[in-house]
Amino acid sequence: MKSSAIAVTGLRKAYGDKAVLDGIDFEVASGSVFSLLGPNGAGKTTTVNILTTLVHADAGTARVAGYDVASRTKEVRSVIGVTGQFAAVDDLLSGRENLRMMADLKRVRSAGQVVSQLLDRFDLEESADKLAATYSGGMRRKLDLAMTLVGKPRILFLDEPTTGLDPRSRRTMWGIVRELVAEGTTIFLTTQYLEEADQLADRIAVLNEGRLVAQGTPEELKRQIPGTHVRLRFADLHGLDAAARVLASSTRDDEELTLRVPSDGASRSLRALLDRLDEHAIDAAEFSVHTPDLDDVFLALTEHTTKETITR
Ligand SMILES: Nc1ncnc2c1ncn2[C@@H]1O[C@H](COP(=O)(O)OP(=O)(O)OP(=O)(O)O)[C@@H](O)[C@H]1O
Repeated sequence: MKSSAIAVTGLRKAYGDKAVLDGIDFEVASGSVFSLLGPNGAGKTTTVNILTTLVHADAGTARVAGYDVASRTKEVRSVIGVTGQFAAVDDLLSGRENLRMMADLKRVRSAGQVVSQLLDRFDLEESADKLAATYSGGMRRKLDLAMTLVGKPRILFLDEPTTGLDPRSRRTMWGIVRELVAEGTTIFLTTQYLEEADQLADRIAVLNEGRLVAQGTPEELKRQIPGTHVRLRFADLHGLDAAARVLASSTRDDEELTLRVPSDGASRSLRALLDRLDEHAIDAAEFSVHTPDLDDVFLALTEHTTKETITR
């Protein structure tokens, strides 16, 4: 098993009498992407702020790269990069100057070379000498992330890194995130886009009303909520009839010649289903497993809050 880049136990934080984090626990393996999801106001940014040493927790422990965030602030800061809602980009400097400033701040050796490499990697050379104020949203995000990468942090916190980006720029960002992970960087990602978490995250945790209401791989989360089913298509009505008799809890569609069978999608239950069909010498022309997407998972797990937010 990979070592933990981030380990959080019993973390609590209240503002006034409002418990924002009500005892949360999770671990993030080194070199993986962990995504924290939750409705607006769930406490995602508060969690990032605690892990990046900007805010103190009221109780519990959090370790980043093995360092306690409360007592080893300096060490934690030396191994992390933070990007997103608190953009560090200075509008009155060019892209190159912004990067150079960061390289000087972090006392990076061969700063000029590091800056050129980052401009090249993020496809920013053409606009490198224009003021950041003239950059599009996508270019700013890229510059922000490039600035975070100066000094090669091992653990990156990306707080809603693609908010407001068009689909192409979002995909470019995803590509960069994947490259960073392939190089061994650990990524802690908060996002409003469930598809983004689905695409990038090895593990996802869903925060709701101060607690983590679910954790797992995207596939595990999708399997947890009702709606996963197996779809069988038959060559003719005869096959459909026979299968419907054997699989009592299924729903049939005579026009499509399909049968929908509730299932958790796990290999054991799929095998049992196929065995039953075999026992009765029933052949399905098509067999597919349908899982709900992360939107379904999110809505199911945060139903109360989401409804409140919508009707507020
Ligand atoms: N400094 C603060 N003082 C008082 N309340 C705060 C403070 N910071 C955050 N909160 C409250 O804590 C709750 C969680 O906020 P947080 O920003 O962590 O949520 P979030 O999940 O990141 O939300 P969003 O998706 O909207 O960014 C909110 O109710 C917010 O109003």
